[in-house]
Amino acid sequence: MKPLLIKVCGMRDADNVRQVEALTPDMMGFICWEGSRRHVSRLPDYLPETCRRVGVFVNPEIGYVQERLKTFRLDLVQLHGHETPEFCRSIKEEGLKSGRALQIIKAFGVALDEPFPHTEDYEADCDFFLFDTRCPTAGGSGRTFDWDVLQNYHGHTPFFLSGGIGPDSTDRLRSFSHPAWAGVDLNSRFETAPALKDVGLLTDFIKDLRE
Ligand SMILES: O=C(O)c1ccccc1N[C@@H]1O[C@H](COP(=O)(O)O)[C@@H](O)[C@H]1O
Repeated sequence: MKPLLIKVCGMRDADNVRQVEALTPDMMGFICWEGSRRHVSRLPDYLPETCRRVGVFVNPEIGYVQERLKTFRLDLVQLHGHETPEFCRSIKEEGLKSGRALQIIKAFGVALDEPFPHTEDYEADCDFFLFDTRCPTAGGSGRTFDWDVLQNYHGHTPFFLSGGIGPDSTDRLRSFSHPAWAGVDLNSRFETAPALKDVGLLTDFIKDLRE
């Protein structure tokens, strides 16, 4: 099995970015949505160089994505709203226009009382899916969902497990398995304040996960 990808999301503070980068995550996420307490309203004084930069958007205007692609030098765009497959494709094309092989992560909110999300139409235009707990805030709820429902996912697009993953999740992660499982997304449960990550907690967790 390939090593799990580790994405640390909801970064904003330049010093904190440097500290988290030293833990060698594969990706770091910046929330580009005003509705979030982790919203990054201006370019941080430092952007990570040794991991891939992800911009997280919710139903964005294409012009806003274009601007953030350039200023944040994004490698991936994560979409948490009701974006269509066509929209995902158009974002990817924007990346190509600016000479970047931009990858797309389409997030789907999972709720036990609703049918499993229809992912098939997105397979062709997305590089990753991300399964998160459905919540009114579009993401960052700190709540987990029952990962057993992912046995309903029979697609081939690799996915991130997301939603409320915290320092106490290592045993559950060890017992989870799925052929398309590619990575984990770490966010609010590793924070001391919105958008400020607890480096000690992340250090222990990442070490445990990689062992
Ligand atoms: O973190 C946010 O505030 C946020 C807001 C809007 C969309 C996505 C957001 N974050 C993403 O939410 C998931 C789960 O986070 P958590 O572990 O439950 O806090 C994660 O994928 C973040 O990328």
